[in-house]
Amino acid sequence: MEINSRPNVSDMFPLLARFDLQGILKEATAVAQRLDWVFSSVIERRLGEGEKRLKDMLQILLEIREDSENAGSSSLASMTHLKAILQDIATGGTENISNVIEWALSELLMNDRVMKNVKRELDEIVGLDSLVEDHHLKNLNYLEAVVKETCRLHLNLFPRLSTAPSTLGGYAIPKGSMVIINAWAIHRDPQFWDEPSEFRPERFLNKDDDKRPFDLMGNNSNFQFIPFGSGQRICAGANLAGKLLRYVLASLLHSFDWKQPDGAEKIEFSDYYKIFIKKKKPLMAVPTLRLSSQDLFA
Ligand code: HEM
Repeated sequence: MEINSRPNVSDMFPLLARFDLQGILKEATAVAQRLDWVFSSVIERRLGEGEKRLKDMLQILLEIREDSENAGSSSLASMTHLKAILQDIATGGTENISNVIEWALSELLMNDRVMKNVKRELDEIVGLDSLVEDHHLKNLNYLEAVVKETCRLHLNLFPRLSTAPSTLGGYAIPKGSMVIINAWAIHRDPQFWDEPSEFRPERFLNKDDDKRPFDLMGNNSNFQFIPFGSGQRICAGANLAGKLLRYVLASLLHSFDWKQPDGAEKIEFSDYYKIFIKKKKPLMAVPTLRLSSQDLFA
């Protein structure tokens, strides 16, 4: 089940939209219906479980919905709202996380110096007799810089539709225009970044320890680093995504040493845009245990 993010003629010539010349609307509607069916089935099954229900994210959302309904509030009033939240979590929190992890591992496998620095930090903060845990993350500053540097080089923003006429940088933007902020180009602009195409996490480490430059929330005065957007319509899961990226990457690098399969070609960095920026050639890497004992996974 997948939608290709190919350009849609209907976006460029709205008068043609009702003909859906490329069948993109038809395809997207089928995917949406399929997802709706999946979420409806999961919800129905859960509602039928009676007292044995798990206290997980779905259960919490169902309870909030029930409370909203009882209080006559509109915050999570309908099953459609609930399914929309489940869809955001399922689509936002899966492929784009694994995609960034794939880029980060590719960069690290090509960059011995950075890989060594990451491992040194993990050894100091976590130690080879432990798995990475949530409380370690706040001290993994170098790893955090690796995540940011990966986001700088390999993320872009999505197109947005303007809902009202406005002016930006002297340009008039009529209502209904498709607007694309080219974060990919901003993140590689030599006006803002030294040697922009180099993978150099140090650029995100501040010498002065109490002031870290550029968080993932687009909070920098000149919008130089905006991997998740900025302002009102920033990625709703940016905080969670930042934490997941650090946790998954730290766990993979702490638990295992990674190398390319014997005889593999040099890692290819060419990419293509398909909602996210994806690697043209998927990364192949082989793990070997790095921790002091495999019993730690038990
Ligand atoms: C590496 C992981 C992720 C990346 C790269 C990413 C990226 C983005 C980007 C670029 C946007 C659009 C921002 C804009 O137009 O200015 C966005 C929107 C959004 N993201 Fe994420 N995201 C990630 C993870 C997540 C997760 C984990 C969730 C939910 C649990 C999530 C939920 C959303 C939602 C709901 C929106 C729409 C926000 C709105 O329109 O108000 N994302 N994301």
